[in-house]
Amino acid sequence: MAKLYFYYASMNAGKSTMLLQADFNYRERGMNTMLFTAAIDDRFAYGTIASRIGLSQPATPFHMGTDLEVCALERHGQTPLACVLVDEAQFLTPEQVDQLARLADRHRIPVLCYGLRTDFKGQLFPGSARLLALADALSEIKSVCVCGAKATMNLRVDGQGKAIVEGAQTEIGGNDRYVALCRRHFGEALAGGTVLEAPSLR
Ligand SMILES: Nc1ncnc2c1ncn2[C@@H]1O[C@H](COP(=O)(O)OP(=O)(O)O)[C@@H](O)[C@H]1O
Ligand SMILES: Cc1cn([C@H]2C[C@H](O)[C@@H](COP(=O)(O)O)O2)c(=O)[nH]c1=O
Ligand SMILES: [Zn+2]
Repeated sequence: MAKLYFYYASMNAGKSTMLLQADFNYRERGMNTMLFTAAIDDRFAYGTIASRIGLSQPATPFHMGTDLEVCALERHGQTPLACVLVDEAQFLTPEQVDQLARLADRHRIPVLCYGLRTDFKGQLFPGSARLLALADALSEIKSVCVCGAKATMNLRVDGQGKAIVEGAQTEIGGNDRYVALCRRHFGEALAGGTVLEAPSLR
């Protein structure tokens, strides 16, 4: 029985790294995989999944109108797929999550999704909400706040590191635009407090 998996975390937690490790494990054993990533998130390059630690792989970009079930089945018809892996899963529409669930249920292809749960306001992304509702397995990838507590929230900041509390849910960016924090420090930052300074590794 194939399953739908949702690996969720704050930003900069290792989600893309873990996706690329899982993909490698299948491919080094001669099994075919299909990778998807959000077309909108082209921080590294369009149609590429890249980790901050330097790993990367080509991936099929998905837009809001992409039918992931049809895409995957076309590839499956050419080279039988052992697994489908989706990065930036927070950008899936709920309907696309249903398409992925059908891949597992009707076509017995395991689907592994990696993404954020919540946005810069602490609100669920619609695709993430659907994954939390439907996934057979939910796994949290841990990361830490500057205070050492588990980081679960994602603060959007401006060029001076000041919290941004209003804006569009989707705004592509990396460590320059977002800071992963524990709930306490996220709440303090949104309330106007300063963000604790993290020792820079750069
Ligand atoms: N030079 C490095 N050596 C080891 N780990 C690193 C290095 N640079 C970044 N990382 C770690 O890699 C993780 C980010 O990986 P990434 O897959 O890009 O995360 P995500 O996809 O969740 O944003 C972070 O936990 C970060 O601490
Ligand atoms: C919190 C938040 C994030 N995003 C964007 C910013 C990045 O492009 C991705 C997540 O990147 P990751 O390094 O793979 O975790 O999501 C956004 O658009 N809106 C938000 O509120
Ligand atoms: Zn904290």
